[in-house]
Amino acid sequence: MALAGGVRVRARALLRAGAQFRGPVLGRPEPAAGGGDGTRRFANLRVLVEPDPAAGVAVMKLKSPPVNSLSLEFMTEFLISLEKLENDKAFRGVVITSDCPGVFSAGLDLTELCGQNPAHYAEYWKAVQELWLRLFLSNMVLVAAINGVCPAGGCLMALTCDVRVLADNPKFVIGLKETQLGIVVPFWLKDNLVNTIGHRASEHALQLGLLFPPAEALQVGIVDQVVPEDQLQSTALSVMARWMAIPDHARHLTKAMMRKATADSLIKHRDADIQNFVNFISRDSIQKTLQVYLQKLKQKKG
Ligand SMILES: CC/C=C\CCC/C=C/C(=O)SCCNC(=O)CCNC(=O)[C@H](O)C(C)(C)COP(=O)(O)OP(=O)(O)OC[C@H]1O[C@@H](n2cnc3c(N)ncnc32)[C@H](O)[C@@H]1OP(=O)(O)O
Repeated sequence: MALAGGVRVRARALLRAGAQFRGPVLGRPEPAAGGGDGTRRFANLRVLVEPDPAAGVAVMKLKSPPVNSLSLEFMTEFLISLEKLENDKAFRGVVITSDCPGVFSAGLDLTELCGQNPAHYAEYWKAVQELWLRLFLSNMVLVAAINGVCPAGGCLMALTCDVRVLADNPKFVIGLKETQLGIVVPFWLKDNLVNTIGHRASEHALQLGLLFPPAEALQVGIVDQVVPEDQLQSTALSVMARWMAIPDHARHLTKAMMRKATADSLIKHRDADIQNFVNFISRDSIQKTLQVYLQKLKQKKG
């Protein structure tokens, strides 16, 4: 699946503006490069990709400090990196993790949701949809190595993965807390959660806006494994090795078959979903709630 129009235009603009790729572009055979360590490491500004072509695996590290919030720029850069890996036959699996200590991703970037105009909200939501679709429908095996707090849009990214491994730290909560902010998750994210933890558990999790600490996250099934923090990366790679042992074609056709109906329901109603988001987020009451919340976050330190 190619990047959707708006996101592609933005991706091109970003590339023209000089998103910095250190090392070769994946998909073009070039000599080993990177930090002089013989790897084909490359990065744009906000995503660091550490490829291991011999294993067929790349580690994507989210590095948009302070909290990996899903700004338009971050999502665009993430999608460019993902597409490069997707188009390179050397890569069959990706581990997604964070380079920001203690935070996997803080979710949607609240500054993109406050005080902007409807055209901006529409562009933003299209990029969120695209991020979810591209991850959810990826042919590659995706393993989330969750090494920090993972609320809302962070959880959205993790839920698209085939496997979620969470580091065992009581601060590292995961879930869809949207109702706590007075907002409603989109139907396709609700479906993604229902597919993962079942209908009844989703009703509770979504209505209460629950953020699960590790033991509860494992119990409800929103993550597949909880491991000591220092074993997260090695566990994610050994989980990956198990999935890579399955013939690729059969595995990814099976994945597509399992996910098609959920993805199609968004693809068929994409424009309506954007319009619905724009109407909702533009409401005065929602704007006020989000602004107060953002201010509280900013005042937290003071
Ligand atoms: C209408 C919508 C419809 C559907 C929604 C679809 C589903 C998705 C929804 C969302 O994702 S909404 C966003 C939900 N996310 C959150 O509520 C998380 C908010 N952040 C936090 O709780 C904490 O920041 C933290 C992630 C636990 C990290 O805490 P820490 O103490 O490490 O950092 P601090 O709080 O000091 O934040 C640093 C810095 O970052 C700014 N920040 C934090 N989160 C966001 C964010 N989501 N968007 C934009 N900016 C964010 C925070 O204000 C601080 O800024 P400052 O340095 O300028 O003070």
